[in-house]
Amino acid sequence: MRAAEQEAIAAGTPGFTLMRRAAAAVAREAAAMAPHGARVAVLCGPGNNGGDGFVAAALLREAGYAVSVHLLGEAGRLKGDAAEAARLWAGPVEGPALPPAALLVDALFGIGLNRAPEGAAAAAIAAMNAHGAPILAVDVPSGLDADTGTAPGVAVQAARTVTFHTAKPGHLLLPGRDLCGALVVADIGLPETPGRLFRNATALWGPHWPRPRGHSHKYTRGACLVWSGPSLATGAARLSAMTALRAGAGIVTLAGDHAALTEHAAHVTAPLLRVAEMPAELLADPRLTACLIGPGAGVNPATLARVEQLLACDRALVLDADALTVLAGRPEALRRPHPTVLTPHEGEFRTLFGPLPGPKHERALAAARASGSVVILKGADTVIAAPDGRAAINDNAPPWLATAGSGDVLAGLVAGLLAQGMPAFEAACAAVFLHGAASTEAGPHLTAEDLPAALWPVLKRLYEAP
Ligand SMILES: NC(=O)C1=CN([C@@H]2O[C@H](COP(=O)(O)OP(=O)(O)OC[C@H]3O[C@@H](n4cnc5c(N)ncnc54)[C@H](O)[C@@H]3O)[C@@H](O)[C@H]2O)[C@@H](O)CC1
Ligand SMILES: [K+]
Repeated sequence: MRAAEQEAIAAGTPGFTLMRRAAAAVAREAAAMAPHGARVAVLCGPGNNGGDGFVAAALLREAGYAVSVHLLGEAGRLKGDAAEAARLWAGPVEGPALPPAALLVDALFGIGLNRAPEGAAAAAIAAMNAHGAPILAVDVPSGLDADTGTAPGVAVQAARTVTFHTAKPGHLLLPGRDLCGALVVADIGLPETPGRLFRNATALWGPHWPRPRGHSHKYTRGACLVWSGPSLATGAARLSAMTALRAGAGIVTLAGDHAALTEHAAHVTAPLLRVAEMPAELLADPRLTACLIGPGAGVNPATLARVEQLLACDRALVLDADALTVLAGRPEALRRPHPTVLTPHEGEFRTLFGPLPGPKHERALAAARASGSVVILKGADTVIAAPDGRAAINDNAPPWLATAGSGDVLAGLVAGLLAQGMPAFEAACAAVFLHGAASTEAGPHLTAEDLPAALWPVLKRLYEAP
């Protein structure tokens, strides 16, 4: 963000012009939240976030709102664009005590927060939260660290947050995402700067989406092997296999012992069933393009031996659940010259990689580098990280996706896309995004078994997009 701002200023757009554009977006959102003419209290801080507040206050007053401006600190100490912004505000500048109002605008701290709010700053944040009126946060809810999604102390609980140019990690990672309320990203005319950190969206992976051609047959669409858990632990692999088919893999094979396959045979029709003791028995088939092991596998030496055999093969590979746990503390064992995607939740992640420092996207990136693999670090704010330094934060998963078996569906989705030749990072991002979209499609009270069906309309819509 700072780089984009510098580039715009160097190219001739004054910083104050950017501030005016930002403030116009704030005023627009405020007008959408408060009835015309209502009382709006704007709380400004000592930096440019406060500057946005002053300009927005002036715009709102022009538009007919009854605006009061409250400053934390002294007006005489404002500098640069913030001082110029304060001069635009012709009305009185009051202290931080808040009057009754229909809307509060939080312009205390933005991306310049550099420590936990204390004293008067902490009191001002607490007073906003206790006020009762909805809060519109300017750029970031004050007290939230935009880089990490964490709050070092007290933070504003906003109803809506309007940020500029692009969402920052703190808007997408929890608990930051919850503190923001509804997130609005306003364009302020900054140039696109090349970045390595993304908000997960169709544009990130859409260009790599595998589309079957007229002459495709089932093997050219990719063949996927899903290793099954044993008898009475087969449901997870079945969810994965059905999802891999739905993702577009031309053919999906469930493999495992005879008792396990007998259970599968009672449930599924489209997947092939192959009795095998070890994956190597099936890897001779050159048509096989991707493998998945882990769901229901069991934490035991047999699983470890199968995982090691699959790691040694030249197919794309997804390791989930128990297949990750059997490699506890050995991320280097995952290095291989073929696409590999890991799908740990926080517990499996810690078991495999140990305790890593930093915000979620940085931990996922460190793990991706250590393992040479694409890492999907799951949670309500899933992060996808690649060994080449790219990372994406996903924010489209509704809370009802937290249900037994949803991870098996995700693993199958990744495997199905890898089987079709999609590159690993893009396949992982697509799978996480579509998983979230499918659970939104299915709605509250979904079960994991609903997801492959709910994916169908979501996937069909992908083909309708221009
Ligand atoms: N970067 C950009 O391209 C643009 C930035 N704009 C605004 O400018 C903001 C960034 O401005 P600044 O860099 O001036 O930073 P902020 O205004 O976010 O905060 C910096 C000020 O707050 C003080 N401060 C930080 N943490 C504190 C704490 N815990 N307790 C007490 N004081 C604390 C600092 O000493 C400094 O005076 C953005 O969030 C955005 O609202 C917009 O005007 C549009 C363009
Ligand atoms: K703010």
